[in-house]
Amino acid sequence: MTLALRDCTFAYRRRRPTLRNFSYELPQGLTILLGPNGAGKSTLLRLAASVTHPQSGSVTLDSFSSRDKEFRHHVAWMPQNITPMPSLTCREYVAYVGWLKGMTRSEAWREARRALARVELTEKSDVRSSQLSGGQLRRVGVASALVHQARVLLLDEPTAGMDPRQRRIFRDILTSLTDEVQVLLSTHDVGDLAEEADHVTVLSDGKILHSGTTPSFLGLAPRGTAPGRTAEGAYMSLLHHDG
Ligand SMILES: Nc1ncnc2c1ncn2[C@@H]1O[C@H](COP(=O)(O)OP(=O)(O)OP(=O)(O)O)[C@@H](O)[C@H]1O
Repeated sequence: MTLALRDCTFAYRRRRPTLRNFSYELPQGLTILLGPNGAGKSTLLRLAASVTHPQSGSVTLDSFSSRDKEFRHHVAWMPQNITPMPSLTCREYVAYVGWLKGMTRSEAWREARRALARVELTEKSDVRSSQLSGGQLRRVGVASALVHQARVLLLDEPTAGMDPRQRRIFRDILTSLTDEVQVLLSTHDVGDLAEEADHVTVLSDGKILHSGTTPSFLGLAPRGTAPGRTAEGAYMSLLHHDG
């Protein structure tokens, strides 16, 4: 399936447009979305998720417009901050999201178990979501995205604040998912996921500075960049050339 933004202009109320005549086609596999604070990453993810709509232009998934109900069945979004629902266990939480997405109660309950297994949280199924760590709660967020078998996952800074072990688990989960789903993930950890990603998109001031395969991105690092700092070198070089 192809998720595409075409000629989109979007402005928050009474502000200059955050995105202007913006076009983007999400590549297959895992794409990481980089960019400085305020670049427009969350705005792009929100438009792609149909959480909000552009004032002009279109957002489509194959033949579905982001204004169609079906669109949301195929596209899942995880915001930067996930609010736990204190009275619900993890399985209830994930099943509830499935039910909101139109599944029957029994289907949602069954699929919640499968989705929690995918994010390696089976043992937390009966634990209240309010008792999880921030990293575990984000994995519940991913399970909620997987419960209705979305084809596209849009994740806004899912690894922020995770310790190295949680981050490792999360990276492994993501790479295991990309056979079935396309993932677009925003992050400030430039080096963290670059090597696992298939594609890298860099946004600055609402414009795409670079979008291409990971090797093409890493190839932008200046000569002599220290080993292990290639992704950071490539990113800094792009921003430097942008002024
Ligand atoms: N609700 C809002 N109302 C008004 N302006 C907003 C709102 N949300 C974002 N903006 C503005 O839109 C621009 C893009 O913000 P956005 O959150 O998309 O950037 P970002 O790349 O995700 O930033 P960060 O890395 O800090 O999360 C910024 O100038 C921001 O101030």
